[in-house]
Amino acid sequence: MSRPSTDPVLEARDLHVSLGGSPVLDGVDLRIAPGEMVALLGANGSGKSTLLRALLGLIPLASGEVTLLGSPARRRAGHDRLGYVPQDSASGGSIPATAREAVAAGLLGPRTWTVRRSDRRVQEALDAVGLGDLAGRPVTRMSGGQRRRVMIARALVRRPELLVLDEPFAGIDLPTQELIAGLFRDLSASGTTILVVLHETGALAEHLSRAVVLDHGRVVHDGPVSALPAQSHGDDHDDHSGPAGHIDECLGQEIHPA
Ligand SMILES: Nc1ncnc2c1ncn2[C@@H]1O[C@H](COP(=O)(O)OP(=O)(O)OP(=O)(O)O)[C@@H](O)[C@H]1O
Repeated sequence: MSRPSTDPVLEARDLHVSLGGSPVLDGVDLRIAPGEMVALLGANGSGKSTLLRALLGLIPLASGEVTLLGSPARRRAGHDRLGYVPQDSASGGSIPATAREAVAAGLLGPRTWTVRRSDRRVQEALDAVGLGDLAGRPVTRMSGGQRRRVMIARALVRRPELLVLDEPFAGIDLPTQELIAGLFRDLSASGTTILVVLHETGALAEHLSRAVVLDHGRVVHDGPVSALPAQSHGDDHDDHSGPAGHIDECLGQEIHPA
C-alpha cells in the first residue's frame, strides 16, 4: 500500500543522544513533510551532524523515536530510498576510482540496473553538479570542492526520495553553489525531500521551506527563513570559533573522531 503523501518523510520525537558520556541532543522534535527543503542551522558544536546521524539510525539514541520513510530509523528499512552526503565527504580523496566509478557506486543496492541506463544516470548526476567533463578523472586528483561535488552526485544518482546533506557547500565556489542550489530547488519541486545542514542560508535561502536552528542540542527556531534570529545566518560560533574553527569549516572537517 502506498504511503499517503501527507505522512512525514522524517519524524523525530523527543530525541536524546549522548556522545562520550555527554548529552549532545536534548529533546529534539522534528517533522519534515514530502517535498520540503529544510535547512538545519546552528553554531559549531550545536549538534547538527549528530542530529543527522541520529535521524538516519547511524548512532544509538539515549531515548526518543525516529521514523524515516515510514519505518523506525534503526531498522535501516528506507536506506535505498535516501541519499546522504556526510560532512567529511570532501576527504574521500583516497577513493581509488574515477568520478564516474565513484558515482556509479551510488547505484549499488537491491535494484539492478542495465549498464546503459546506469551510464546515463551517472553522467546526468555528474552533469548536474557541473563535473560532466571530469567524469574520467581519478578522485585522488580532484580538489576538495570537486570531491564534495562527486559525493553529491553519488547521493543523487539513485534519485532518492530523501536527500540529507551535511554542509554540501563547504569549499564550493559561488557559481557552483548557485548551480547546485538550482538543482536542489528543482528536485524539491518534483517531490524530493531535502534536509541540509548549512552555516548560512546563502544560495539556498529563497528555496527553503523553513529553517530549524539548534543551540546546545535543542531546537530554538523552527519556522520561516525570514523569521530566523539574526545570529543564525551563520556568524555565531561557540568554543570552536577563531582561526582553528574557521580552518575546520573551510576544510569541511570535524574536530572529533567519526
Ligand atoms: N564522537 C564523539 N564523541 C564525543 N563527543 C562528540 C563526538 N562527536 C561529536 N561530539 C560532540 O557533540 C557536540 C555536537 O557535535 P556535532 O558534530 O553534532 O556539531 P555540529 O553542530 O555539527 O558542529 P559543526 O558546525 O562544527 O559541524 C560537540 O560538542 C562535539 O564535540
